Amino acid sequence: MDRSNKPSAIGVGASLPQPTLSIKDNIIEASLPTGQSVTVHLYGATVTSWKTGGQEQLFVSEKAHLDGSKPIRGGIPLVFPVFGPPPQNHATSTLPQHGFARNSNWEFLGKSSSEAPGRDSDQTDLTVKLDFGLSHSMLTDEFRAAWPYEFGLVYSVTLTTDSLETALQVRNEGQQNFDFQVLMHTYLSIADISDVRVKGLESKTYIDKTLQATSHTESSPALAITQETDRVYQQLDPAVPIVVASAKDDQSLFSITREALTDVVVWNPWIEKAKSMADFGPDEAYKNMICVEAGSVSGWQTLEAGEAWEGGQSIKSRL
Ligand SMILES: O=P(O)(O)OC[C@H]1O[C@@H](O)[C@H](O)[C@@H](O)[C@@H]1O
Repeated sequence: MDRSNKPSAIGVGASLPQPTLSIKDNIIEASLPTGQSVTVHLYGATVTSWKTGGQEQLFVSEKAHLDGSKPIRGGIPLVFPVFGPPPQNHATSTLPQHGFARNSNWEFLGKSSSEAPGRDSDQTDLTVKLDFGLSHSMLTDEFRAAWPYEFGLVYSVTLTTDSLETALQVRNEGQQNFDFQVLMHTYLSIADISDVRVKGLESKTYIDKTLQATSHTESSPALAITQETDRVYQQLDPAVPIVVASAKDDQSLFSITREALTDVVVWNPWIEKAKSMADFGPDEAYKNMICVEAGSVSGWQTLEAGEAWEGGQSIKSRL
């Protein structure tokens, strides 16, 4: 993301408290001295917790598999190189739904800290960035055979005092071009689905996956979720925030800006689909989550040999 951070002043302002890091059982956790924290499972490089103001901001299903046997149902699973069921007669066609990134073991590349201008002009805020890597040679034999391209991914998860940023760099390290789609499948935690509205989508075209993938235009300035919702909004300006707001007082609960990600999926399984997903629970938990997923999924990004692409999101929470 385009942050104007200065390198950490470690050693200059000697006693400035530093972020803390713990690595245990393939789970990385970082905290800021101001109390915010983030947790990432190396399986899928899935962000499974983001706490700020003492509260969890991401939804993780009580029945999520956390043992690497299945993609984690909640947090921020990363979708790459294909969104949804892969199309037939395409280079991704034998990959699983949503590709292999969310069900591969990533490596932790390290942590870096920096100072960013604080909300008050005379104050600086610490941030911590965690980098994760995945490349062709780290995939299972099955995934390598299904998608035989030499690629390198670096996924950066940055925690600031008021935001969580996730950014993906995709490199083509081989000799052939490849196509990919990418999506940050963010499960936001909310108190009650009937009290949220999604803003920033009015007049945008979307594909409704619950209505045979038909195309529609959003008429609502503040979308209420009242049934199963699975929509791919297209051609959005990434700099214009998608805001999840309270219906009661219009207060912003989450605000999501993107870079190079022009699609946004809005997904809630609602009653029947929630019950039908073995790793979703409790059944009523559909009321406590909404997925707002920043991505590039309505077409394909083509990456030529030696080229790199980068995109990401920044989520600001009310707290
Ligand atoms: O069950 P999965 O593979 O995690 O997918 C969950 C949902 O992910 C969303 O991104 C898709 O638009 C939905 O169609 C899908 O049901």
